[in-house]
Amino acid sequence: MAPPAVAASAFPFRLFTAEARRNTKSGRGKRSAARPLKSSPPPRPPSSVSGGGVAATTFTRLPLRDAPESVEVTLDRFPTAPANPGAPALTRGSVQRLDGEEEFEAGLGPNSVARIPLRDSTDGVELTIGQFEARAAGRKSTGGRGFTRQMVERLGDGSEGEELVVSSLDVFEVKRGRRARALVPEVLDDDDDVVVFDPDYGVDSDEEEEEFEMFPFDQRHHEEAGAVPRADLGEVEYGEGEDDDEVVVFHPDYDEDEGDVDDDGYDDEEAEAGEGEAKEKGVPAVMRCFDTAKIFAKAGDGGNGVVAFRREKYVPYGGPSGGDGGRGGDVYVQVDGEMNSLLPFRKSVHFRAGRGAHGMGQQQAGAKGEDVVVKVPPGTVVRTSDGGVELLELMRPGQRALLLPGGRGGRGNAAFKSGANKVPRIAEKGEKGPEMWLELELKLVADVGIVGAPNAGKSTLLSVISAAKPAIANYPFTTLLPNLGVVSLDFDATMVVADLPGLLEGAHRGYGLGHEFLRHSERCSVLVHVVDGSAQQPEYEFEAVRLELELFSPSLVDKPYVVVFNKMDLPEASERWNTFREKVQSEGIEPFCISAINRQGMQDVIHAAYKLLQKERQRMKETEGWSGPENLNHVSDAIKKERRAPMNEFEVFHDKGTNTWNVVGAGIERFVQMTNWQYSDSLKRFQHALEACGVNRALSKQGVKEGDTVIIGEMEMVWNNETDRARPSKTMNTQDDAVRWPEFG
Ligand SMILES: Nc1nc2c(ncn2[C@@H]2O[C@H](COP(=O)(O)OP(=O)(O)OP(=O)(O)O)[C@@H](O)[C@H]2O)c(=O)[nH]1
Ligand SMILES: [Mg+2]
Repeated sequence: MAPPAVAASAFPFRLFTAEARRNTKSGRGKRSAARPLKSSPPPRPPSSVSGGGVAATTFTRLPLRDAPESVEVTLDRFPTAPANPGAPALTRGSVQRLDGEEEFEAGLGPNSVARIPLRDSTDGVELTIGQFEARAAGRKSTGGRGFTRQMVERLGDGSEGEELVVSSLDVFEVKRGRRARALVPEVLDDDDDVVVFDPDYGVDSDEEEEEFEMFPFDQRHHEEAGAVPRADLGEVEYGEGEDDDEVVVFHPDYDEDEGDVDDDGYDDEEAEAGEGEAKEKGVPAVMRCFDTAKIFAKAGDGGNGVVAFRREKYVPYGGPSGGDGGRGGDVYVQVDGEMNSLLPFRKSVHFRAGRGAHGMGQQQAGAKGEDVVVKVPPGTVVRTSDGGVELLELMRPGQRALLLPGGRGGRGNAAFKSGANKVPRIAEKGEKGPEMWLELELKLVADVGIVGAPNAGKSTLLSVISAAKPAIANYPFTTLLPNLGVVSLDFDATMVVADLPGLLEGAHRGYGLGHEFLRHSERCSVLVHVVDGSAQQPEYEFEAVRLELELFSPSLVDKPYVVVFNKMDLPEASERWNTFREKVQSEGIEPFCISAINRQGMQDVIHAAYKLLQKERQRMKETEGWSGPENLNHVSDAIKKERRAPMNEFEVFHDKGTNTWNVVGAGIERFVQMTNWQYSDSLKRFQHALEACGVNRALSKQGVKEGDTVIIGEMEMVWNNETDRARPSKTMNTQDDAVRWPEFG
């Protein structure tokens, strides 16, 4: 594949060139000729900094909606092998839609690819695509290692107008934990300098100049280390939520000796920090999605009100007749007893209620937008994605919570009729529906949890006491997902039993699979602890698992439990039984011995567990009385309350540097959002409102000057002293391009 033409850069440092190609229908191999992206702006000229440093951050925007299949973009260039120094190699990325989910693929060389599901990364993904080394003049040792990093991020919520921003950044890591910006010349010559500065120092401050250091770039080093781009899993960071990360990074040409960052101790810190994460990454995706999910919910926007006047024969001056917009649809969360995992949320992530219909003439109001119901299994906890505030705990089938209320419909001009204004040319826009990212976590609702070391026979036990058919095999970690079974002792005496994945030493720190599922056992009222009687030292195994439970959560060890010594049919087990029993008895516990495989000793275990469960249920009933009737709609209540915030409750923030005034307040911002500038009377009403709620007064008092910018919500205005009020500027910043701003003044 011939490298596409790269626009020559006027800047003395590396700039990546943005370009895109459309995929042909016949697949990714064949591509049509290079075609610049329609709406990609030219790379931003970097801002100059005193001392010769330049911030080398460039952007390209890739509007995904323009790309029905795939867009390929050149992300970066890096100098290649000594044979052809200076000839740029290309790092290419391609953005494509896979099964309706957008993914970003960043090529790290001819054969390597990192695949990042963007829907999971709200904040962006940082990817290291190249590295280089540099050393200070006259010094033998290298000054440090530089990385070329790229940031791929998504703008907006991913629905309409989704865009990816790819920015490129050369980072120079001076010392452990400290980062500096490095500026690498476009084509490196022997005497080229890599400029390094510390971004912690303010760009405009005086101190910054002192922090500049010049590192003559060592070409040889660069060729050895820098020309080989490499992907390092540890370098891939997600903005939020680690549960769903799915990163496939491979580099077939990658040579251990050449690129091992860790062996020089340079990256030790990162390696240590990444250890726990690496463990989690080993867990198959299906398991991570089983009990956690991240979704986006948005209530419907209200429909717009309209301006209309009655036109009837024989009625010369018909009054205003524009109807109100309909309310936006609501978002509900409802417990569906049939569901038992969060797996369906792997496929569907976005839940949007319908928008209210716009009002019509003849005082007809628009229809309400369609509601959307997010169905979750019993035992689901709903949290906000940022900050993890717990919003809801949904335990029983049928429970239903109104989570996000739809936006109110805008009023039509019929509603603005008054004695003073009989022909109102004004109507409101619908109120925007609230939206948020949510984290769901499933906690199993089982009465009894079977715990124990891997291979102890937990699944076997569940299979013989219930109708459940869990996988059973003679190797550890057969059970990856908890299995549920219903055990009936009698007609009306049943209990739900969960067989949990095996616990290993260190489970509480994430070893094995334990960490993923230990939290499920928190919901169980009673635990059945199965010990492998044929283990070398059953007592030791028993203690180790107890300790893990305690380390994870002290509430787990406090739960009533039954100890079961399994595999009594095996001679080595029956030999060890007496020792085990004595040891456990000395701690005041009476263990049971069973052979799950031969169904021996089952009844005693079931009855003992059930007796403990009944006691627990009784205890819970007694304490439950205190909690009173639950209100599941408190989230939407809080949102509604915030919406009713009075307009005169606002704060003013002043940015001296840009002469910008920010007026922040839920009431006034909502008013701005609902103002429909298409109608001539809206401006008057808006000015009036600013006066009445004290915004103008507050700004004047704090010293607003002619020409200053005033921002309220999505609206940007220029302060005008003559009339002593703010008025919309012509470069107003709203998301609605269709609106023509009134010219006045
Ligand atoms: N001899 C004998 N073997 C048993 C008994 N119970 C289970 N086993 C065997 O032990 C092995 C592990 O059984 P599982 O039920 O899969 O064990 P587990 O505790 O669920 O294991 P993980 O899911 O991996 O944690 C299987 O080969 C079973 O056949 C028993 O009572 N006697
Ligand atoms: Mg099992």
